[in-house]
Amino acid sequence: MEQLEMYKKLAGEKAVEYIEDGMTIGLGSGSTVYWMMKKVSELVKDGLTIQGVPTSKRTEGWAKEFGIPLVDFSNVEKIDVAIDGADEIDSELQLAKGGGGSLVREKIVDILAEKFIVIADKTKLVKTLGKFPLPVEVVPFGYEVTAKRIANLGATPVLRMKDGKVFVSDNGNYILDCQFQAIEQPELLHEEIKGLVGVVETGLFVNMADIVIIGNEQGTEIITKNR
Ligand SMILES: O=C[C@H](O)[C@H](O)[C@H](O)COP(=O)(O)O
Repeated sequence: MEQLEMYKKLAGEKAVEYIEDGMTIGLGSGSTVYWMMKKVSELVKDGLTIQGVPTSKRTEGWAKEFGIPLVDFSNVEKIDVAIDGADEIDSELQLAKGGGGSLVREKIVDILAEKFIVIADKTKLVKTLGKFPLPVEVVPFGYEVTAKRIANLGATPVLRMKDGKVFVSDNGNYILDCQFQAIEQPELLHEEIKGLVGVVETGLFVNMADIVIIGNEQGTEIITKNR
């Protein structure tokens, strides 16, 4: 297994230690989450009773494939732990997410969790967010106008494409990947973008992460917000 994949696996498997019998778990999205779900499925086979809330169609597919029980989100009152990946994590544990296009459902689920755990390989740690173009989910109608409004905030928005076609999110929307300069004030930028008509959600997950688990050559590093 290549090194980066091993770091993702280490972080994903470590996060499972926070799961207890009877919990409702937010199942994030992405390649690091894949390893967490593989480990959860082993525990479920050994008798662990949990129910999962998937944050993307892809995650839902993995859960079904791996035998992880799912619950209808509309019947969920609380999520004990959500475990999700990230594209960037800054020194204040602010996150940029949505590289896989799952940011809206992720935010809806992750924000409800009593404990939100982020799992990532060490390359995701940054001093300041902004190197990774910020994903912003927008309504398809008039997206060109919305893109111009975001550009006025200092970004270069690019409509996300996949296999030669416009990428469509699980919610039927488009994603604009917005290259900003360094994002020094994520909360402010999130509010500015979110205030624009046509914007559904931004990939900035501000003041949400409780614990970050980083996979690296030593194994795992646990970073908490009260460190
Ligand atoms: O939309 C995708 C999600 O926000 C992912 O959690 C994020 O892109 C990190 O994915 P990965 O673990 O594959 O790097």
